[in-house]
Amino acid sequence: MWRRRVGALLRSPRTSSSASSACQSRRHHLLPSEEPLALNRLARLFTSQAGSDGGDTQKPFIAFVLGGPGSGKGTQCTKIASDFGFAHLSAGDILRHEIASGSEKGELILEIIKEGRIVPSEITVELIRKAMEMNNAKRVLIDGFPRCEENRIAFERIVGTEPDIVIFFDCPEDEMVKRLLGRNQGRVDDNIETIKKRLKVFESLNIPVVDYYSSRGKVHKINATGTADEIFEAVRRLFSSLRL
Ligand SMILES: Nc1ncnc2c1ncn2[C@@H]1O[C@H](COP(=O)(O)OP(=O)(O)OP(=O)(O)O)[C@@H](O)[C@H]1O
Ligand SMILES: O=c1ccn([C@@H]2O[C@H](COP(=O)(O)O)[C@@H](O)[C@H]2O)c(=O)[nH]1
Ligand SMILES: [Mg+2]
Repeated sequence: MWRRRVGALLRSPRTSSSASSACQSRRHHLLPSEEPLALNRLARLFTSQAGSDGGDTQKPFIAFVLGGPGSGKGTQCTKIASDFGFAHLSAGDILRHEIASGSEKGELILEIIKEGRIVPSEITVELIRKAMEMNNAKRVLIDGFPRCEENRIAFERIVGTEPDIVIFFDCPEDEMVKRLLGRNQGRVDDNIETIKKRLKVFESLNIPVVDYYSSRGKVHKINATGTADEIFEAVRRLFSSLRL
């Protein structure tokens, strides 16, 4: 079984000491009173999952897709999904969907996104895990996650696997800012104040994740300047070379 069993989940420390300071102040993590509830809920989900498939589920091929805000992750993922048969799970879209649901969790997420900060790992990983379970795809793109080392560690612990590859879209800041200001999709974070914060968070917290996976030989860096079609040519070459 590729997913880690719930026993391991409950035995593991919530975060390593390096992870606890990695994302940001603990102030915005789950309130202490909410944590046992979150773990219990996860425990139930894992138990029922193990029962439903006899524990033989094949591990999907997972690609994390990283890059700065506006580097073109979503644009390229749409093309990869259509040409290479991947499910496209955008962490940002999943969080925005939770906001749209009107849940209490959604209110917290909205405040964090407006400030360009990172949503607590417990929330994001659980939403991604559920989306993966519902999708049950053999090839999955996880777009815009993990955002920080704590996210990465939480994913590997809770979902129980590492990505097979990590795609990193490398784009200059001025180009990213220009694209975001021109996106025009009504996103609450597409304004210059929040964009500046997102760029800082990207440099300080997301780049270390890229560095970590580089040290494990998993990162494929793509030059994200040029037209979307030009960039996709490099992406196509990469995906065509993979043993999927
Ligand atoms: N190569 C490109 N050249 C010019 N504009 C682009 C290019 N790729 C994407 N765009 C446009 O730039 C904007 C941002 O692209 P996209 O949403 O794909 O980025 P992203 O990395 O997913 O951003 P975010 O992290 O904010 O979700 C969109 O309006 C998109 O149409
Ligand atoms: O794993 C994640 C992904 C996203 N966020 C928050 O959402 C916004 C927007 O994300 P996009 O990927 O750019 O759509 C991001 O700035 C974060 O505030 C997150 O916390 N964790
Ligand atoms: Mg996006």
